[in-house]
Amino acid sequence: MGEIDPAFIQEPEHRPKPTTVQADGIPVIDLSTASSSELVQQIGNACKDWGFFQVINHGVPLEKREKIFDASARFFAQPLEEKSKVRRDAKKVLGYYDTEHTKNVRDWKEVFDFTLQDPTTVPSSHEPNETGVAKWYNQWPEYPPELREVCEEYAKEMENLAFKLLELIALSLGLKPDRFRDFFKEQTTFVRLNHYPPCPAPDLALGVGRHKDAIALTILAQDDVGGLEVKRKSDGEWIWVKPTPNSYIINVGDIIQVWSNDAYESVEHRVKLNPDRERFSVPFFFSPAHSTMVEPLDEIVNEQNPAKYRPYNWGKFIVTRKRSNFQKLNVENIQIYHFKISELADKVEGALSIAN
Ligand SMILES: O=C(O)CCC(=O)C(=O)O
Ligand SMILES: [Fe+2]
Repeated sequence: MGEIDPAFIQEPEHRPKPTTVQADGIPVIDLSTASSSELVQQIGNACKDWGFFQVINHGVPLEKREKIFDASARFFAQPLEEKSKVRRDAKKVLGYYDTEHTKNVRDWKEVFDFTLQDPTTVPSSHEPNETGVAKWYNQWPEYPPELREVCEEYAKEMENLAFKLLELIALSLGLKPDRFRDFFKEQTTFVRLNHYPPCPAPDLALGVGRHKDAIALTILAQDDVGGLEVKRKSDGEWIWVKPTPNSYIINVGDIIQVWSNDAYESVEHRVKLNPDRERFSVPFFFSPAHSTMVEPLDEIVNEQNPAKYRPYNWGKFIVTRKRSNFQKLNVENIQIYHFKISELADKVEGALSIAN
């Protein structure tokens, strides 16, 4: 095995295993299923049991998918100098990036990010008391010339699929099908082109370290190389998600976990590397408007099921994350459990308010 920069090396307990566990279990759901009640039930079970599922017969034209993978490969095949012309920095937060860290270990990958809405409105500061807004603009490279159009068309297809899936998820939680719709009126959704070069030390590094997606819902297209591993809820085992041609992998993000008051949990996943083959993937991160206060839904909480989270502002959450990516803050990234209401915290808070 070759030598790699120590920045990429995972702690022993987080290194990938040489053997992969193939899942029979990750449900494959046919979206053309005639009976909608059956479909809703399948989706609800998949969200509960796995937090992940694959969809087939989803209605997204294969051509749109092929085009974005082709354009992505053409973009990443350029010299670093070219890609760096659309490099992301503290001010321009979208575009090309090759030094992302997950849990402070560098990921063996390069990415290109763009938002669905251009520009996207976000808070101008992470400070809770500042109410100003700012705009994020996409940065498009000169080459390949078709990249912009191909990406925009793909994102539109994904948005339609995302709304369809969200309706099914709402129904599976006993909610009105359009219950989530308004949160996405001014959405902060972004799409990422991922390129994982072959890695000389696939036993030490990861393409993306273990993490949960902070957004509402992810729709992922992966190529035939594979590498995505999902932490099985039943026993914590890392399960390889076998590439299924022209399927999309869906996972529940942290926001759905909070909305559903933990009925549907956001599940940890990571990307294992390949020593010989490069891999491409395209996640679509469906995210609400920056002004959204994320909290367990009224229809779901009651006396038996009290809210497990305090409300948090989505815009402040994302700018806090972006900020910590650029300034080496000596703290962990902001996470939903920071808003978790624990019995102990309740007691401490109660005691403090009495003391005050
Ligand atoms: O490339 C993949 O399969 C997954 C990437 C991922 O989990 C992410 O970018 O959040
Ligand atoms: Fe992810």
